[in-house]
Amino acid sequence: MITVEKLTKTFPGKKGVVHALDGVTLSVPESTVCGVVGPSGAGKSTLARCIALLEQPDSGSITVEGTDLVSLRGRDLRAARRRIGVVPQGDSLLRQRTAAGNVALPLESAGVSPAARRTRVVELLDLVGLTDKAGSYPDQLSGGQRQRVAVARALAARPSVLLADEPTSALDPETTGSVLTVLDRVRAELGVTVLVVTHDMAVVRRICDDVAVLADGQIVEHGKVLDLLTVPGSRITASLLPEIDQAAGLAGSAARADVVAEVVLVGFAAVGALLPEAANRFNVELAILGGGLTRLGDTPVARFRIGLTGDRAEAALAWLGDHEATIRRAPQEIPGVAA
Ligand SMILES: Nc1ncnc2c1ncn2[C@@H]1O[C@H](COP(=O)(O)OP(=O)(O)OP(=O)(O)O)[C@@H](O)[C@H]1O
Repeated sequence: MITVEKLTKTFPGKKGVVHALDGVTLSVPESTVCGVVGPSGAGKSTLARCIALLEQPDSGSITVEGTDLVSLRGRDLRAARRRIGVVPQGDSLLRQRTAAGNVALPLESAGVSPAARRTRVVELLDLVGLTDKAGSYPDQLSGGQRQRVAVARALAARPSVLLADEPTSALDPETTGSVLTVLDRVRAELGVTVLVVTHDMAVVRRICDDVAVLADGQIVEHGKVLDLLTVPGSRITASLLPEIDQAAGLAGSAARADVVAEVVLVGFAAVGALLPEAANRFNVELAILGGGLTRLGDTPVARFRIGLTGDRAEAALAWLGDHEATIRRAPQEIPGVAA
């Protein structure tokens, strides 16, 4: 569990003081993955660096597994650092060392015996699916493989918390998938609490239980990803759900429909059965005018624009709203566009 309370951090800037973190409060439950997203300069890396004890905050507290990190000094600080694994931004492996050699590095620094080191390195390379690359040098590995080695290295000292700063930037979607699979295993199999800083909503879609949106050093949105889907005005929902072409279906079937609305459905039951059931119950014609299906983690999620035609169209929409569908009325006309 990571708990951050009222964290502030300033830097001197050319135009005055930069408030990189301006009262950030956030908690990440044990064995979950939390994504930190937000525009460039929002303070994401500074937050990760403060939690990793690489940066000293100006004020506020950071608690990991019940220990307040901000007040630690000397040996206690070094011990606490070991309980926090860090996957830094960019290429961070030593070029002159093999994959196994890079993973072994923190174990050597901690004085672990050669035999115990070898056993641990084998375990870690197996965890990240790179047993066959133990003797390869970073230049002989793909970008995704290098990132997986960096994850294995970060886990060497069995940390309870892992911080990953942009672990998939500059990777193609397929390679991104292999890195995300590894991070998901780290949470599921080792029970590690993961905080991942990212620009990439695919990371949030694939592995995050929670997400926090930072802007100008403040958390402007935070919660479970699936819960935020139903929050009106959520900043991130639009980028997680299937797109709807705003002009699609406004002519033709939509123009004929008695009611046009956007529905968000979460979970197997909702996605599969709810719309046909509403149509049957209220004897209305239901047309899908746009949108589609996706997955957030293991959960199917849909966003559709629907058109309902029939005397009881309004009642059918109200029934959907009462049965786990989040409803937003769609305009039936866009100003300036003839129906
Ligand atoms: N060491 C530093 N010295 C001076 N200013 C800094 C320092 N580190 C960060 N900043 C400033 O603090 C603010 C937050 O930076 P930070 O790198 O945390 O943002 P970010 O959200 O991670 O951005 P990006 O997505 O571009 O990496 C920015 O205005 C940045 O210029």
